[in-house]
This record gives sequence, structure tokens and C-alpha cells, in this order.
Amino acid sequence: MKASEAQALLDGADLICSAEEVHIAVARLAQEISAELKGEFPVVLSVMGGAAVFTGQLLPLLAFPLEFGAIEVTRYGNTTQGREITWRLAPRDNVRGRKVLVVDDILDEGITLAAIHAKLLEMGAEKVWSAVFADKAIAKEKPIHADFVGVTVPDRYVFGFGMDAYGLWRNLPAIYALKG
Ligand SMILES: O=P(O)(O)OC[C@H]1O[C@H](OP(=O)(O)OP(=O)(O)O)[C@H](O)[C@@H]1O
Ligand SMILES: Nc1nc2[nH]cnc2c(=O)[nH]1
Repeated sequence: MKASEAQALLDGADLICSAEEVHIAVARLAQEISAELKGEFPVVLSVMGGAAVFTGQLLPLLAFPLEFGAIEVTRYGNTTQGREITWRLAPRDNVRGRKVLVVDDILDEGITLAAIHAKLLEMGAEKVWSAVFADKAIAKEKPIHADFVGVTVPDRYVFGFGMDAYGLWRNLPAIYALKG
């Protein structure tokens, strides 16, 4: 896609959550997680690449000792339709016997988070919490719910704050929805 087409994508999009609202939600989430995980020493796993921006802002606000790591799993690629789960970077053995906090950008149909959860338990994690920045309000029942949620977004394809539109615009500080 050309730069002018990428700009047109953004120009035609609807603002869903302003940068200020994002900032406030991250701070509130960090307080909720810090209160709930007080006294814990979890492994925190960021789900690349969508969660990179959210994780970068959340981590310095968490008030407990933690071990950080990344996993990478994708279901959408550079498209707006979910398909099969592809593991690109699986969890490491250090999750065995540990409590794990998974950080992801969005919970849509919940298939990705449910697969991550199952894999971590199968690998011997003692407990798994999940924090997602955005929870999409879809009509279908989800196989999993997140323990911590930043904002609820409508049932549209959203991007910005780490989330991509056709591989682009993860750098936006606010969240937008594609037109149509
Ligand atoms: O709840 P679901 O319907 O399963 O979708 C949620 C997943 O989709 C996105 O990942 P994506 O596959 O787009 O990879 P990315 O993080 O590289 O953008 C997002 O980061 C979640 O992990
Ligand atoms: N960027 C982006 N990724 C997703 N993965 C699942 N739903 C979405 C969405 O609405 N936007």
C-alpha cells in the first residue's frame, strides 16, 4: 500500500477512543492489576506484535516484581479476517510452575487468548491471568473472558494503539475503526 492510501485509510476512519481516553484506561488497568497481583511474582507475557504498545505503557506502572517475556501468535496476519492460529514464538519453559499474566491488545472472538491460555496450562503454568486493552462487543459468546479490560470497542475492525489495519498504523496513539 502507498503512503497516500495509508493516509486515506486513516482519514476515512472513525475515532473510537481518543489518546486521552487510552491513557486514562492504561493507568486504571495498571492500578487494578497491581492491586490484584500484589505480593505475586508473575511471568508477564506480551503477545507480539499487537500488544507491544500497550505493554510498553503498562509495564512501568505495575507495582510488583515480574519476569518479562514475549510470545507471538497470529490469526489475522495483515487481513481483517481471523483464520487458523499460527504460533510464531511459543512460551518458554520458564512458565512451568509459575503464575503468568498474558497481555494482549484486543479480545475479539477470543480464539487467540483461549489458545494461549490452554497452551500455558498445558506447559505447567500454575495460574494464568489475562489483561487486554480492548474487548470487542460481539454478539457471539466468547470461549474466554479477560481478567482485566481497558476499554470496550464496538463490533468493527479497529486499529491504532498497537493494532494494525492491513499491517499499518500500529503507531497511532488513539483507536480508530475502519469505515464500512
Ligand atoms: O480474539 P481473536 O478473534 O482471536 O483475535 C484477537 C487477536 O487478534 C490480534 O492478533 P493478530 O492475529 O491480528 O496478530 P497481530 O498481533 O500480529 O496483529 C490480536 O493481537 C489478538 O491476539
Ligand atoms: N487490528 C485488529 N486486530 C484484531 N484482531 C481481532 N480483531 C481485531 C481488530 O478489530 N483489529
